[in-house]
This record gives sequence, structure tokens and C-alpha cells, in this order.
Amino acid sequence: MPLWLSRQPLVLASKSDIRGKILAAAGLRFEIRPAHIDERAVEAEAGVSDAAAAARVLARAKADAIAATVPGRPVLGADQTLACGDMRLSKPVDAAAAAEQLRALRGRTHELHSALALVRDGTLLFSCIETARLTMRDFSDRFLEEYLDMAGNAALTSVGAYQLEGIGIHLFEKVEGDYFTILGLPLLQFLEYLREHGFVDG
Ligand SMILES: Nc1nc2c(ncn2[C@H]2C[C@H](O)[C@@H](COP(=O)(O)OP(=O)(O)OP(=O)(O)O)O2)c(=O)[nH]1
Repeated sequence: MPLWLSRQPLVLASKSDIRGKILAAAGLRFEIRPAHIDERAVEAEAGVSDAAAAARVLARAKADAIAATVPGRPVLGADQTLACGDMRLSKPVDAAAAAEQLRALRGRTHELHSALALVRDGTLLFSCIETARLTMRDFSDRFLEEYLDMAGNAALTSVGAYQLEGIGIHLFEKVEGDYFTILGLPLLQFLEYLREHGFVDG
């Protein structure tokens, strides 16, 4: 198990259930302090042009917001954006929005951009952005209705209204990219950095 060697335990600046589960399953010790930022305002101020740039800027903003409150501690911020052609989607607000979003994505390929930023005392220690491409089946309206009935509120917790590791897998005909990138935390890149910089035993 990768032993956390740093005296300063990691802080995860995320309310995301799956991000906490991913780090815990990898044996990392951390504390959760969700960052409450105005994502639209951060994007507007940064003048970001595309979904990938937005994910990078937002991950950094979340890490900065929490790092300012925990001097000396490494803080991990994360963000995931979804793009399909010129369309950018975010977490659906209700079941109707989830249905509309999935109707717009079915039969097409969309990209998930997952970014990380590790910040300590205002200094960016590590950042990465990874992209996955997912092709949805052209499923029927009846299937979509049954999927949303089964998924329930879980569909509202993901940027694409699905959990790939759950029944969301039934939506797809092809998935290209790293599993952890799709779930919202590019773990392999993060662990490589932690090993190379003595945060964990490698
Ligand atoms: N379990 C699961 N979650 C997914 C999947 N795809 C995306 N997600 C989740 C991960 C993130 O929690 C969420 C992406 O939204 P954000 O990056 O804005 O994070 P969120 O608002 O959840 O938390 P945060 O902003 O980090 O406090 O979607 C998936 O396939 N499985």
C-alpha cells in the first residue's frame, strides 16, 4: 500500500463522492474540504475558450480556494467538463434535464475532460488534464425512460448523467480513455507525481 510519507496530509477540495472513493481505494489518507466557488464567475474571469481549458482553470481555482485556508498542506482540486461538438454540458439539475441531455448525446461521441491541480501555499505543485471519448448508443426513448427510472438521483451527480461503473455502461457502444479520467480523477498521473516527489512510497 502506498505509504503517505509527507508530514502534511493531503486535502481533497471536492464534494465528489467518487473522487473520495477513488483516493481511499488507492490507500491514500486525506481530508475532505469541498471548495465552494462560483464556477461560472471563475470561467468568465479567466476567459476560457473551451471545455478542457475550463476544467483546468476550475480545478486550480478549487485547490487555491482551500489551500488558502490550510497553510502548508497540499490541496488537490479537480474538475470535469463535457463537450459534444459545440455543446458543453454540466451536471443536470433534475430528471427532465438529464433526459434532455442524454437525448442530445445519444448516437454521438462526446469528450470528458478531467483536470487536477495540486496546490500548497498558493504554489501550483502539479496539474494535469486528461480526455476520454465516449460514444453513446442511439438508444430508444423507452430505454432512456427505463434507464432514468433505475438511475434515479444518481444521474444528477455526474456531468454526463451517468455512472460508467454502474448501469450507465448500458448507454455506450464505445469508450476510449482512462477509466479514472472518466470517473473524474486521473489517478495514474497523480500517483506518478506523488511517487516522484516523495509524497508516497514508490
Ligand atoms: N461515479 C461516477 N461519477 C462520475 C462519472 N462521470 C462523471 N462523474 C462525476 C465526477 C464528479 O463528481 C462530477 C463532475 O462534476 P465536477 O467536476 O463539477 O465535480 P463535483 O461538482 O461533483 O464536485 P467538486 O466540484 O469537485 O466539489 O461527475 C462516472 O462515470 N461515475
